[in-house]
This record gives sequence, C-alpha cells and structure tokens, in this order.
Amino acid sequence: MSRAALTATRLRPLRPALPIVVLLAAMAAPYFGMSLYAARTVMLICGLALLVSSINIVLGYAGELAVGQVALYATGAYVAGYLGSAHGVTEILIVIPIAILVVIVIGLVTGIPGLRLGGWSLAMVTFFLVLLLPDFINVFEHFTAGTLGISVPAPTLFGSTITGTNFYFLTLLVTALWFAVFRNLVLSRHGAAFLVLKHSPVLAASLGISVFRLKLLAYLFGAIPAALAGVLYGWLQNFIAPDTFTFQLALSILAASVIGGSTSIYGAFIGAALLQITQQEFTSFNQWQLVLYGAFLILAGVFLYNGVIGAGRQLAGVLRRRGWWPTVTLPVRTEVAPPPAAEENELPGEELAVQGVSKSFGGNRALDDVSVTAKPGEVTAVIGPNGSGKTTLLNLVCGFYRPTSGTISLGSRTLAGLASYQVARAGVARTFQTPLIPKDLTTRQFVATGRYIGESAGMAASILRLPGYFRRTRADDAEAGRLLGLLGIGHVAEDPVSSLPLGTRRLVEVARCLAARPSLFLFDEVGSGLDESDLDRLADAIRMIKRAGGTVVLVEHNFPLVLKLSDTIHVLAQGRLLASGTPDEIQADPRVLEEYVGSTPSAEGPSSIDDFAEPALSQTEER
Ligand SMILES: Nc1ncnc2c1ncn2[C@@H]1O[C@H](COP(=O)(O)OP(=O)(O)OP(=O)(O)O)[C@@H](O)[C@H]1O
Repeated sequence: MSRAALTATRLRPLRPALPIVVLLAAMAAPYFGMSLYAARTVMLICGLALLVSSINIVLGYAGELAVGQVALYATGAYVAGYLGSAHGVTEILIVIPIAILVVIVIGLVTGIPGLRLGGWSLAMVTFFLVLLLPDFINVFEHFTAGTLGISVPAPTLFGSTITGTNFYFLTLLVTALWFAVFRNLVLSRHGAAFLVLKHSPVLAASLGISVFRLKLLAYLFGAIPAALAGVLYGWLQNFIAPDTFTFQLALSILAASVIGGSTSIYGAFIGAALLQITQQEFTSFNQWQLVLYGAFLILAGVFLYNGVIGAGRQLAGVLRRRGWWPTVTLPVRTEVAPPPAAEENELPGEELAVQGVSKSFGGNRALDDVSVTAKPGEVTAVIGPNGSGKTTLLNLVCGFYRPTSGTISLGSRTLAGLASYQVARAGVARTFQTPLIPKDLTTRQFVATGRYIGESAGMAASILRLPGYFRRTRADDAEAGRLLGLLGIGHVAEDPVSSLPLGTRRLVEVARCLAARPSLFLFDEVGSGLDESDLDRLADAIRMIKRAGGTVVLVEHNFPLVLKLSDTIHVLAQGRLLASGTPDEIQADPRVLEEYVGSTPSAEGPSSIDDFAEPALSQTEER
C-alpha cells in the first residue's frame, strides 16, 4: 500500500451514538413519571420495529420480497401462548429460543421452495401464508384454541414473574439486543454481500456467493425478529386471537419499512413509530389505512429512495457539500501492515482451456466449435464485431450459460457444468460489459466484496464483534484501499460507488477482481469509456497481473489497447473462430481485416484494423 494511501484521511459524517442515547432515555423514562399509556406505546413501537426490521433484512438488504412476517409474528405469539397456557412454560430463556426454532422451521419449509423456484415465488408463498393464517390457526386448534383465542401467561425469568416496569425493560432489552445483532451483521462484509445480492444475483454469483443460500439465510435471519415481536406481543396483551394477524397488518409493516427506509437499521423505528402513533391518535385513520398505505407505497416507490432515512442522508449530503454539516476526520487505521502487492506475491494463474465449445440459443448459434486457450502470465484477447459471441464465451466460462457441446477447464478442474458461484470459487473473476455496481456501498466496501469468499464467512464473529471480525475488516479495508490506489482512484474510496462515472466504475471493477486474487481474470470491454489516463492505469494494472503470473482474458473493442497488451489474439466472427495469433500476425491477417472492414485491403482503403478502432494508446509502447 502506498504511503499516501496509508496516511490519507477519511471524512465521515458526525454520528453521535443516537440509538444508545434513545435507549438510555427510554430506560430512564419510568423513573421520570412515564405514564402506562406511553410505556405501552413504546413497547408496541418496539414490537413493530422488530417486525419492520424483518422486512428490512429480507427486502431492503437481500432484495427478496417476502410478506410473511405477520405469520411468523403470529407463530411467536402462539408459541408463547401455547407453552404458557398448556404447559405452564413461561421462562423467557426457554420460550424465546423455542419460538425462534419454530419460525426457522417455518422459514425453511416456505423459503426453500419459494427461493428454489425463483422469481416472485417467495413473495407468493409468503402472501398465501398470511392469507391462509386464519385457516392454519383453525387447523391447529388444539394448540391455538382456534377463533376463541388463547391466553398468554406473563413471562418469568429464573422463576420470577416479569410484569409492569420489568416487562417494559425486558421489551427494550430484547429489542436493543436484536438491533445490535442486526446492525453488526449488516455493517459487516455480510451486509455488503446482501447489498450485492440485492443489486444483482449475477454479480453475487460472480463473487462466489451462492445466491440461493444467501437469500435463504437472509429470510431465516429475518424470521427471528418476527418471532421475538410475536412473543413480546403475546406477553404484553396476555391474550391473542387470529383477528390480530391480518393481511392489513402485513401491508402496514411493509409501508412502515418503506417510510423508515428499508435499507436502513434504525429507520424501522421511524416507520414503526409513525404507524403506531397514527393508528392510536387518529382512529378515523384506521378505516382508510389500506388505501393510504397502498397510495403511499406507490408514491414512495416513485419519489423517495430509502424512505425518511434516505431523505435524511440526501439532505445531510447536500449540507455537507455546502459545509453546513459537521464532519470528523478519522485517520485510516495504519496499525496493520497492508498485505503485499500482487507483484510481490504471485497470483495463482492457471491455464484456461476452452475446447470445441458451441452454444445455441434456440435457432441462433452464438458460438460454433470454438477452441481457445489462455495461459498464466499472458494476456489473451478475444476480439470480433458486435454479436460475434465474445460475451457468450465469457458467460460460458463463468458458468452463467452451459455449453451445448465442448469442454471448459481451468488447470486440472472442469468448469463446464459448475454453477456460476462455484466457478468463481474455482478462481475466476470477471468484470461486466455494463459494470454491475450496487447502491449503498462505498467504493472501498465494494472492492472488498471481491474478498468475500477468500476467508471463512465468520458471521458469528461479525455479529459478536470478535477479534477475527476486526482483523478481517482491517485487512479488507487495507487491501481495497491499496488496489484502488494502484489503479489511481484511491481518492474515491469513501465515495458511494454508485455515484462514480462509467470510466471509474470500470477501474473499480478491475480492483474488485484483483481483490479476489483469482487464477483467471475475465475482462469484458473494460477499456470502453475510459479516457487516456484511465486507460494507461488500466494497462499498467493488466501488465502487473501478467507479471504476477495471472491469466487474463481480455474481450475488447479498443484495438490499440488489445495490440498493446496481448500476447495472443483470437478473432471471432459470427460465433466462429476466424483467426488466432500474435498481435503482429492478427494485424497482417487479411481475413481479419476483411471481417472488420468488409473488404480486403486496398490502396485507398484503411491499412489496419485500428483505423476503425477508437483512438487510444500508442501501439509502439511496450507490450
Ligand atoms: N441470453 C441470450 N439469449 C439469446 N441470444 C443470445 C443470448 N446471449 C447472446 N445471444 C446472442 O448470441 C450472439 C452473440 O452475442 P454476444 O453478446 O456474445 O456477442 P458479443 O460479441 O459479445 O457482442 P458485443 O460486442 O456487442 O457485446 C448474438 O446474436 C446474441 O443475440
């Protein structure tokens, strides 16, 4: 890592520990004459905030619409009711784990088929879960007492009954603990993985993330606060009946999530408070709530990104730019030695062998019997006119498509037939023709997602903030900063990655690939849209990968860049391999010129392919 990057400073908005202050104030309130009504309101807001956080994890972070939280909420309440009234089990440390276990089982039963089928299946499965809830309650009448409802005895802790102010404290404590867990998870590399998944499952898979597993994990994780909310609600009410758990409630917590900001942690409290207070204070509101929530969801979807929290962040951004918002300068953590540069630490390059690969899309033969090899320590370019099959070739290598025939291997491993995330784990990293850039991540965080599969996931370490979490975060931060510096864009490390212009996004994608330290780099039109200085930096980075022993496949329209960097060039035309050779051989090949120009070279016509390419780098530079 460069000294400059190490000693650089980062600007962060001033964030007082507001949640802790609010929690302490709420804890102290009973000692300052808080009314029972106010305490009850706070407890109901906590319960709703737990429910809303369930939606935030699944929808706001992992991007999967699931509306079954109300069913899981009901499950938590009924578990507390059944255990207490039928078995006399009211011990908090027994009831809460059982409720969590039951909702996780329900989550698995609904989530596995819902997510396996893809598309809107999970939304449909959970929608019907809520719709059929009254029927389920009747079917399981033995446990639920059907439409009559069931009493929920007060909870106990080590034999002492928890009521009144103690129950108020219990509610605050459970809510605070959950939000600490939620915060620690989403502010770790796992939260970044959720945001990547939300933006693009294709990108997530290319980082080695199993989309199905991560979505299921988010869904199950999101079931936990719903169960907690249900148990607390049952204990608060001491009686539950099916008419509480309606589809109307499902819609209102969805609206609360959108109001607060679904990709936020504490926005859940804003949404929950608005929901609870409007319901309590304006009784006429209740008959209009479905219409109003529906209208609000449409309006918020169109005009508001990430609810009140998003609007607040935008406003803070504007104020900060004008110098009206306080900022603190944090030194970059320098106590950890940065990992060695790739050049000092050889890349594990392996040979890519594509043998006789064909791919048809219906009647369209996108690739026809193509064989290409790419060696470690070399840059292998694949060029060809639009629609000649270059991206299809990359997609086949990455496992996004399966070849109609032929084999693909990397070193001794066969890639064809592996799922895309398995290909990534086998050591393949790629950029995309249109860079896939998630929202709500800084550039540094995004580059660090390249390292997601490099080390064990450490979810428990992240949630509990164990030393391993800090070690990994420092290493991720340092490596991401180093790579950004290497590409000459270290100054954007703390900027939202989605705010970057196209050229910078392409360089950021290269940094993300480098972070994975893969055996094979697949660069898809990575030079497109870059100005000359960016192209120089890109060329330097590719040369560095080559020197470090990495295998590079470069799909590129910028012919001068290709000539400058490549050891071997393969030319595709209409899905077939037209020519292969060194840059000199390819430049001199009349078939290639004809394919690009549409005629054989003539005295009047262009003399080389790069007459048609975007002017960029001098070909006379060192290869
Ligand atoms: N998923 C798909 N479904 C149907 N046809 C496809 C699909 N992907 C690619 N094709 C077709 O395969 C052919 C090759 O497309 P491909 O995108 O690989 O070309 P390319 O050389 O990368 O072009 P460009 O330089 O414009 O990116 C085209 O005819 C395209 O329409």
